[in-house]
Amino acid sequence: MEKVILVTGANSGIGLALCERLLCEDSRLQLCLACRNMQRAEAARSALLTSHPDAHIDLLHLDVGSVRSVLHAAHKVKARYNRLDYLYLNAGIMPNPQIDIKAFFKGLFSSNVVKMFATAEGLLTQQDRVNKDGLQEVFATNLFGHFVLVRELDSILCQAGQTSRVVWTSSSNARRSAFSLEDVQHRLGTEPYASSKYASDLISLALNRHNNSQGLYSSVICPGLVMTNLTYGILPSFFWTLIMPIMYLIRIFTNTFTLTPYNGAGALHSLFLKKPESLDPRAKYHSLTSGMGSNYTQPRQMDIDDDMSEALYVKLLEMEKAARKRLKEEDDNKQAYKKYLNQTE
Ligand SMILES: NC(=O)C1=CN([C@@H]2O[C@H](COP(=O)(O)OP(=O)(O)OC[C@H]3O[C@@H](n4cnc5c(N)ncnc54)[C@H](OP(=O)(O)O)[C@@H]3O)[C@@H](O)[C@H]2O)C=CC1
Ligand SMILES: CC(C)CCC[C@@H](C)[C@H]1CC[C@H]2C3=C(CC[C@]12C)[C@@]1(C)CCC(=O)C[C@@H]1CC3
Repeated sequence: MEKVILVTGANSGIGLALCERLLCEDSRLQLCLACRNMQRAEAARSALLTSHPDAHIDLLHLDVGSVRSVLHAAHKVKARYNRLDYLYLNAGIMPNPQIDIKAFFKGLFSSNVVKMFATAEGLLTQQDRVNKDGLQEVFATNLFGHFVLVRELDSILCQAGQTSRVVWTSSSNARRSAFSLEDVQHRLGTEPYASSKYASDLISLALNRHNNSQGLYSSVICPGLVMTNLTYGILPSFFWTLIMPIMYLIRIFTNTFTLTPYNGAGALHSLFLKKPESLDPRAKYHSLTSGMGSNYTQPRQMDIDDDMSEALYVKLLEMEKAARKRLKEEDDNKQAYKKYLNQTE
């Protein structure tokens, strides 16, 4: 049977470019585009089918920021497929980003300028909000929903005699100092994005510790700076177009300016080709692009440790348990109310 691959946030940007690259690699793959907006998902499927008319592409409704939707989607996946070879955890948000202009100009004339362009450290803040599950939206979308999805799919990910892969789209913006075990959702800070991406680095390490023996391998990638809907939310698209020559110039000094979704998906694609046993669980695989435009992948060690990753893993398990309990209570209440209405009719 052909490999089954599920990609979250597959209807645009890096996720869509990954699907295109995977189909170029092997057009017989069974691709499942897991998206919250079915109209955009249909458009993505049509675009992929234009270049790969015989491709097997399914759509799945998944709002990764809602625990109920994650559980429902996982149920559907298990009913549809009896195996899952690759699970790309790519959906992500950066709501209401703000650039600190003063810090930008200060950084421009400092020795840290290359690092600033590569990681955006000290430049970006976001305004988060609480979602329907009572969780911080950035944490829920970028990390927790994906964590629950992996856990819920473990019966088709961890099968005897076969290996499966989970790949997180993290970021160079992930930073230890933006994350705290006492505030894993980043309720109190102004860098929920950096915190959520650092948390994904930690969780990937924990998943390897807990699941390698069952044949499940987790990896983390960074796509570099890519022009997508996410970056068009930071600065308007006309501004990016205006400064594009400067961006190509900066690329000579920092190979992290991958710029196109195709180049950004390079590391995701290269992990597809690598044997799981050859992967380094402590490395982040970076999509890079040289000044001359050649696209390559390079592993770089992450600033993570086992104790912290285990502590976060335990916290997420507790939060998952609480979320499941809350949903069950909601369902029970609904059932009881329906019964009451039936009796009073
Ligand atoms: N662009 C960049 O420079 C970088 C991006 N990244 C990461 O790459 C990943 C892909 O982002 P990118 O392609 O740039 O941006 P896009 O905005 O183009 O893609 C994000 C995708 O995630 C989906 N998504 C967002 N929220 C949810 C949700 N609740 N449920 C399901 N899907 C959701 C979006 O769907 P919809 O269309 O419905 O919004 C979209 O398909 C993200 O994780 C991002 O953090 C990391 C480093 C740099
Ligand atoms: C004159 C221009 C080149 C000025 C651009 C400055 C900033 C807008 C960008 C410099 C570094 C960028 C960056 C990101 C967003 C845009 C910058 C802050 C990301 C945070 C986007 C999302 C990520 O996950 C990582 C990126 C790191 C670099």
